[in-house]
Amino acid sequence: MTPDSAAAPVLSFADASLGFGSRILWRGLDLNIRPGEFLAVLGPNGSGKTSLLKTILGQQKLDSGSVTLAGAAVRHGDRRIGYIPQQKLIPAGVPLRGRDLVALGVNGHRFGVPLASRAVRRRVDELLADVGATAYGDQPVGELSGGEQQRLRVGQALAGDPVLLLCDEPLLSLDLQHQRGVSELIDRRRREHNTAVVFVTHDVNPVLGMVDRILYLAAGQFREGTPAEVLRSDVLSELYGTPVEVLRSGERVFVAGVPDGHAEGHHHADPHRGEGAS
Ligand SMILES: Nc1ncnc2c1ncn2[C@@H]1O[C@H](COP(=O)(O)OP(=O)(O)OP(=O)(O)O)[C@@H](O)[C@H]1O
Repeated sequence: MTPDSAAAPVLSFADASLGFGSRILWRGLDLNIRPGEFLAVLGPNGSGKTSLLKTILGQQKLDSGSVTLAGAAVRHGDRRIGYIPQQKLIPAGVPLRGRDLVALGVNGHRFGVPLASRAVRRRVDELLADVGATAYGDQPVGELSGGEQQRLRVGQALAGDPVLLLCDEPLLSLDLQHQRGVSELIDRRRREHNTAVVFVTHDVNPVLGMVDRILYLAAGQFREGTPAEVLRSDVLSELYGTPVEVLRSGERVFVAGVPDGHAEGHHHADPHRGEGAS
């Protein structure tokens, strides 16, 4: 399913600004995300990608402007938003099974609801199957691989049947095979349910084929458009205020030349990790 450009937006920023102290992260942000649309949010460390997600989650107030979900002001704890937070591996020894992690999403914040209720169990089984995690649903999460844990987190985020899925670096520290598996899972959700996706990543390459639009944050400014419009040497040089080069190798894109001492953070394209457009 391709995003329907005539459909009412799921998510809208209007003249939105955010900063901390004297530091501006972005201002004058106007953005409409339609059902089924895949937006990748790129930018160096500290450019405000996570803060952007927090404004959508109602956890961070804008300095000015508005952010609305289906036309109404966003509110904290809205079940129509699924969230995969930036997270490290769950260590061994954490007394949770895979299915318990998913059940937390089903129960939302209603602590005390018996996890063992039949309806919850059925829903958890469904979600485990959806994300291909049935085989290890009963294992302790700390014993699972990063990719397996991430599948469970996707299952947890999908529990509320979201119209909008926010993903904060969901491929971090996954190997290529698991990067593909997890990104395909997220892509399938948006195709089958028309769920809009906002996907924060330092490397756009694993999802380049899925991305409809890019929001690139840097130097207190942003650029927004299709990958072909944004991932260009002239556009990003203007954004960073210094010459940077967008290089292409086959299907992959790399941004080179972002100075380490850049005022808004440093370059992500760590040559040791072979990653791309950041
Ligand atoms: N509540 C806060 N109070 C003050 N400063 C904050 C607050 N939240 C975030 N910041 C600052 O705002 C900037 C943007 O942070 P944010 O986490 O949104 O960046 P990011 O683009 O997600 O970075 P990364 O790629 O490193 O995860 C950082 O410099 C951070 O220190």
